[in-house]
Amino acid sequence: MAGPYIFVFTGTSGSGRKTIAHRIGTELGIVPVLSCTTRKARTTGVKNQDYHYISRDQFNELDGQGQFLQTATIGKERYGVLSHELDRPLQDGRHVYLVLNSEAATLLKKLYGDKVIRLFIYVDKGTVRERLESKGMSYDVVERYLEQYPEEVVYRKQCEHVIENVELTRTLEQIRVAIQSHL
Ligand SMILES: Nc1ncnc2c1ncn2[C@@H]1O[C@H](COP(=O)(O)OP(=O)(O)OP(=O)(O)O)[C@@H](O)[C@H]1O
Ligand SMILES: Nc1nc2c(ncn2[C@@H]2O[C@H](COP(=O)(O)O)[C@@H](O)[C@H]2O)c(=O)[nH]1
Repeated sequence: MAGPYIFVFTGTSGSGRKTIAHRIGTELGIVPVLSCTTRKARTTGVKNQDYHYISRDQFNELDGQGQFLQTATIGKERYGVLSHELDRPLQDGRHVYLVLNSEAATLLKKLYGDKVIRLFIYVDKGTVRERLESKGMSYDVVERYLEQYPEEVVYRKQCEHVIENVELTRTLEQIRVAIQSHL
């Protein structure tokens, strides 16, 4: 077995990347590497395990110390992966997963080469709208995400696996097969 591998869940916003990543990661014992973000957690009623939610001051301090592997500003919020959170499990020989946009996925591919397996998850634009609205996002925020759709969807051509997330059980099975083909 080569590796350890870095599985990057990427794709169109609202396609179900986080749901799928956490379900498969837990099932296969792959270590989650959460980004830090300055955005507020969305209140869904369930404990939010998507990010490390930190203040802007904390983010700036970590950034000033050079602790981020990469950062991004999306809308008014900042996002970034702490280098040690990725490197530590890899040094222990453990596979990891992250949920990232195409920019960060490309950077990881450049830095880590064949260790990086990008899983591109997508749904059609109408379904994105329905799913984001069902998460309680406001009309304006949903519109902002949808504006990115044409740009996001072309990234599938560069990814190792491309999967449409229509029916969740079927998607999970396809992702399981895709990941296990590398292990
Ligand atoms: N196959 C599916 N069928 C129906 N609903 C789904 C499916 N997969 C995910 N969802 C729901 O769609 C919504 C968006 O999923 P999720 O938050 O995982 O997407 P995401 O791509 O991580 O979104 P974001 O762009 O906010 O990062 C959630 O409410 C989730 O429960
Ligand atoms: N470049 C980076 N993009 C990231 C990071 N963490 C998450 N993301 C992506 O940002 C958007 C918005 O996320 P949301 O949860 O606020 O809807 C989405 O595409 C994420 O995948 C990161 O560290 N760097």
